[in-house]
Amino acid sequence: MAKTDLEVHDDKPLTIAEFEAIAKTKLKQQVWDYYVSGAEDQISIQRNREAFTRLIIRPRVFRDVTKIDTAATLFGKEYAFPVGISPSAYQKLVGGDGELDVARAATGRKTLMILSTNATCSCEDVIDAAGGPDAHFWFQLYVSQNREKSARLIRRVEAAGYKALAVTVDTPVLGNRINERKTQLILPAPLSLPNMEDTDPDRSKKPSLNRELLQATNRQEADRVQEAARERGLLNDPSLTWNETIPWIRKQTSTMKVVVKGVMTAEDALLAVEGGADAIVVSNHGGRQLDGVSSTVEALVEVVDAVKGRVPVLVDGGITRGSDVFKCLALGADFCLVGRPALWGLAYDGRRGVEMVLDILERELSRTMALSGARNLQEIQRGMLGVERRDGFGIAKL
Ligand SMILES: Cc1cc2nc3c(=O)[nH]c(=O)nc-3n(C[C@H](O)[C@H](O)[C@H](O)COP(=O)(O)O)c2cc1C
Ligand SMILES: CC(C)CC(=O)C(=O)O
Repeated sequence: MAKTDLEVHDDKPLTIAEFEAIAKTKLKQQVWDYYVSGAEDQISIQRNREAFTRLIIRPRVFRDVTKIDTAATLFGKEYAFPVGISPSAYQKLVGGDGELDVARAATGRKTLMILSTNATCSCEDVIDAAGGPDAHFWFQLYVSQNREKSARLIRRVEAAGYKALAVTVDTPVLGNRINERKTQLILPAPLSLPNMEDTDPDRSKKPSLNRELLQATNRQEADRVQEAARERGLLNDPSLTWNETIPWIRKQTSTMKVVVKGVMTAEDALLAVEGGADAIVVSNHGGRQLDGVSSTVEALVEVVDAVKGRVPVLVDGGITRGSDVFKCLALGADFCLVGRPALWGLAYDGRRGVEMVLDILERELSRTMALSGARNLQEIQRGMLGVERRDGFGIAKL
């Protein structure tokens, strides 16, 4: 049907929710299920989103907001705005060149990308796509039961030019993902995981041992899979501890910062700082690990208060609006990350789609800042937020 003069909107998605709706129509059911799902009853996924709606912005006005500066610095590197991309596995399943397109988009928009251990592109190719080590990307590390293998991977990503290791601490075993158990994810043949050493030539035809373990319906089966995996060093090591693991990782690298991803309590945040972590990512793994935990913005408050500025605090989970980013920063986060929104952009149109998603978040954040009277990130203060009073009427300041 021909467009009328009044129809100026050219059907480009304008919100992250619209990108998600389009991704749902483009992705195969099994892939969609894998990306969108969380664990068990998906309460924490829902909570991640709902918590943002409970936070109410208290805007300041008449503050000369002609110029809005969204620049954010992490480990001495300035990024154009405080929204980077969380690590997520198997991005070639989503579309385009997978991780390469995400890397190009992150560099194009001058922001941070964290590459998953379970990437479908090699860590070297991703840095090349990003234009070299100036990109200041981080690598997400799952520590394997075979430490020599993890040590080799750390040396490899350091040589490739990654600036930090984001060690995921919330996945000693996989969460109970019902969708994945019903429709198992098997990486189709040409795809592989080039950052993981696996000697099994038929690997791509089988579910991963992580996933076989998830399928085990009784203890004997689980023990059998665990034993097979231990021999090949293919599972995340469930024996990691604060005392042992960070010092061990530190010994393997002389240049990379060590970031812990997946902290949800003040207690663990303190252990992370005392144990020498260089930054913390407050994350519940997008609700895919332990269901029933709080939203990440709720956890952010206690983590920020415990850390007291000693190391940067990042947060991810349920961020789909620039105003969500504003709320995280007001609560004291230094930087935000998005997981699924980047994947919806990738499904929409490869690199361009991811850039569009980042642009939406940047524009929405800038506009929220202007409308709230914050000219730069330092001016976004906790006092700009409130919550609805439960014991009366009005807004309680945070
Ligand atoms: C499909 C998918 C795969 C993921 N894979 C990884 C991974 O390999 N390593 C990791 O640390 N986190 C992984 N995550 C968690 C993300 O890094 C991030 O914490 C989460 O997606 C943030 O929530 P959001 O998707 O609501 O933005 C994955 C998340 C999704 C949705
Ligand atoms: C291979 C998986 C452990 C990747 C992951 O973290 C996830 O699916 O959430």
